[in-house]
Amino acid sequence: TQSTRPQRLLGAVQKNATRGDPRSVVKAIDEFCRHKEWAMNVGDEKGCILDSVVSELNPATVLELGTYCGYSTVRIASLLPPHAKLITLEFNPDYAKIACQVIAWAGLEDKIQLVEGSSAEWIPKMKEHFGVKMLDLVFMDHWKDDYLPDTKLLEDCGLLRKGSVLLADNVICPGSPDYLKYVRRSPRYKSQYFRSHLEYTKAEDGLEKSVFLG
Ligand SMILES: O=C(NCCO)c1cc(-c2ccc(F)cc2)cc(O)c1O
Ligand SMILES: [Mg+2]
Repeated sequence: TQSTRPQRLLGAVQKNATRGDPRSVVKAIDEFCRHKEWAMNVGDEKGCILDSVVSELNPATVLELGTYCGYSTVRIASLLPPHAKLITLEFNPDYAKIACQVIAWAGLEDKIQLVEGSSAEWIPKMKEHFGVKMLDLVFMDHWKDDYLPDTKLLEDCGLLRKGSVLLADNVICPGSPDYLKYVRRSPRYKSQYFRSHLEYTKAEDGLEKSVFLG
């Protein structure tokens, strides 16, 4: 039977990356996607912007919406302080199965909680189920139409505090125009656009960083 692209991406990690070395996992995926098969990871260019936001924030609790194969999950978790936690939600079971193995190859299982299910179902359960008090950083990289409703859900569930950061991928390509309008207009956010390119291409894309003002 035919393998899927995520399965081939995992194969490239297991072949070319060193177990327990997150940076080599990131590098192996970027090489695979640049030279073999494009895949929708945040990628190396936007990944550097993600790294700088994470490093500057030094978050204790991170929520990632949209795990895919775990590329950004590994990238973020490799920068977290010792007791920090990253919860990542993935709706697609096939993606979740691959991401779990990529995370294991990187040796980051202790920092990452991978949950298979919808953001609409799990965001309201963050506090009771994961003992999350507040979120320091939310990396949004799931279905682009869900960025806005999920942002409102995060607000309504009291998961954002003064200074919490929302970092959204793909605000240009594929785009999330309603989300962009909302965070840029709202007096409750200080928003900033980091211009970049769609992963592994020359097309414009970027990350929007929005600080919740409380
Ligand atoms: O849908 C996306 N993510 C949620 C599903 O897991 C996604 C899509 C694209 C993309 C695809 C097709 C194209 F032609 C251009 C962009 C890129 C991304 O970074 C993404 O995160
Ligand atoms: Mg993306």
